[in-house]
Amino acid sequence: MSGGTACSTKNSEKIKENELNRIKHVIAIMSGKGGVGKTSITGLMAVGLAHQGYSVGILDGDITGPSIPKIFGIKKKPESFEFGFLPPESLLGIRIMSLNLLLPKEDDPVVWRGPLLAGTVKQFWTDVVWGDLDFLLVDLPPGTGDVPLTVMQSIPLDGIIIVSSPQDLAVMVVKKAIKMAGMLKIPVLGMVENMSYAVCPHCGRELRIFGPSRAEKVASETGVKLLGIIPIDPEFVELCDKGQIERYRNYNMFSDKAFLETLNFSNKKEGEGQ
Ligand SMILES: Nc1ncnc2c1ncn2[C@@H]1O[C@H](COP(=O)(O)OP(=O)(O)OP(=O)(O)O)[C@@H](O)[C@H]1O
Repeated sequence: MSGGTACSTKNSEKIKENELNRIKHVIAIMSGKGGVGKTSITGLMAVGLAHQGYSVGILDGDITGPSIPKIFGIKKKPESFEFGFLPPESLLGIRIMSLNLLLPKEDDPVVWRGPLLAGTVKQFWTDVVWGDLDFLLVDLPPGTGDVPLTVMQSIPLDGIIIVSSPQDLAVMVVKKAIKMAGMLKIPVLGMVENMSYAVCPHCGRELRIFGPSRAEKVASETGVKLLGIIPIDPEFVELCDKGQIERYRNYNMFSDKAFLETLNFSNKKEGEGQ
């Protein structure tokens, strides 16, 4: 294999999904490094799609740092029955599965090695009864390690979306993720630059806290579509901390119908736009 170092893809067969599931599109959200807002963007995207009337699920693949239940304010444990686990639902009906929901206490740490982490993500695909979904979003842990590799190899993804901050949005980091996706033949649907700027509450000026935006440059150099640029917003942090991400209204390009057209893959609900 050229252009990078990856585990053998000999065992890259997709695993069988739960027979009760009918999931139309699976999108993984990836980042080069932690803390750039990958989980937040996954949450915002789910909320935006749910507002458009799509049925959405989030598979929290960030096993050692799971924060999806926290930002949605979900504490309810998944119920189990003979066919698997039933994911709890958010206020907007977004189905959520996270290891945090299965831990005795939400602040218990998960101190596991790679294969166990990867095995858990596989089980979230095979043993969770997602039911009928238009979109399943997979929040991956940062980087190009065991879990992203397992997800790309074993779950039939429609594509990945890369999240970055201006500081992190070095051409090299995004290129690494793009190369990994290319090696595993997964389309890169686009990228989002998060925490791009903050607006001064006094004069309204845009402050480039993490330096100048590099989004356009990286997009033109890599050929990956720039899906959006998102500012730093203290209200967003406050709502996420309160478990109320679904109440965030200020900036959600994902609620816009044009968002799915930008992704440019067959994404219409049955009977829509015909
Ligand atoms: N646009 C934004 N405005 C303000 N705060 C934000 C924004 N995006 C993310 N944050 C905050 O930044 C912190 C990190 O975000 P988040 O947990 O989504 O990052 P992450 O990339 O998923 O991190 P990791 O992968 O390391 O868990 C959180 O406190 C979140 O609320």
